[in-house]
Amino acid sequence: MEKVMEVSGLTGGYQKSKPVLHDINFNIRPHEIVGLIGLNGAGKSTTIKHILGLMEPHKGEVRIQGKTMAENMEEYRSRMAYIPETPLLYEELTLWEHLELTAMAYGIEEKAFKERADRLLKEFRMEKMIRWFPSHFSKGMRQKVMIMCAFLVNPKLYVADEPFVGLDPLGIKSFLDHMTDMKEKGCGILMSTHILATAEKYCDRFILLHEGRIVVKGTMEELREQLNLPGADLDDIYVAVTEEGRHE
Ligand SMILES: Nc1ncnc2c1ncn2[C@@H]1O[C@H](COP(=O)(O)OP(=O)(O)OP(=O)(O)O)[C@@H](O)[C@H]1O
Repeated sequence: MEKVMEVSGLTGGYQKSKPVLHDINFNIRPHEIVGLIGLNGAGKSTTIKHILGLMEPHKGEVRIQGKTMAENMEEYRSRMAYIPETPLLYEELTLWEHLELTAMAYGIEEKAFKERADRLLKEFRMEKMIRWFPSHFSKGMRQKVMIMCAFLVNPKLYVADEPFVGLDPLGIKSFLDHMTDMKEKGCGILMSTHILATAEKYCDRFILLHEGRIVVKGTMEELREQLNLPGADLDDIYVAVTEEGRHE
């Protein structure tokens, strides 16, 4: 089956002599949300930085729709949108200008841009704030701007690092509704989170990282089977995995 993203044999980190990630292998197919789960320091953000092409693998590779970044950087980057853990906004640009800038960077046509932007502003209840500058936004509003910019791009792959941080319950719901919508349209989504109950409800598969290694991966049913924990929820599985320090 076609893969949106493929991470193979990825070993990487911040210093060649001290890898943080060890032989990471997983993929994301169309129509699925994959949860990247692990304790603080497990390696989730480092994995994401490698996927974004901000770090170079010591070994292994990442392919998005079959292409590595080395093969075509522009294509590689344009096929994915990233929702960071900490919103990064331009203090001198309004909300609307942030959306416009994203549309320009990704070459989105005027008509599609207006349609998508209007829908997103409505859904995230930000219509009244289009002329506001980031200094007037709350933390959650800043996060919503990042989320709207990502959805505006309409890529094949979404990568979200702790997307719920700072969002109110309605914001979380809008985000999850949109993710589900994109998944139904055939996108693949990788989402790192500590909110396990939500992950369990929305993700189709899970990757559990511990100390830079994948400990288990699969659907809830596969995780239960592999760990011999019938009836376990994601919390139980997470605790079992981190306590035992089992390795793939
Ligand atoms: N800029 C950096 N330079 C050197 N080491 C780093 C850097 N950032 C993270 N690390 C190390 O890499 C390892 C993995 O960190 P990473 O940020 O990927 O974890 P995480 O799973 O995203 O954690 P959290 O849930 O806290 O966000 C940790 O041991 C951390 O100390």
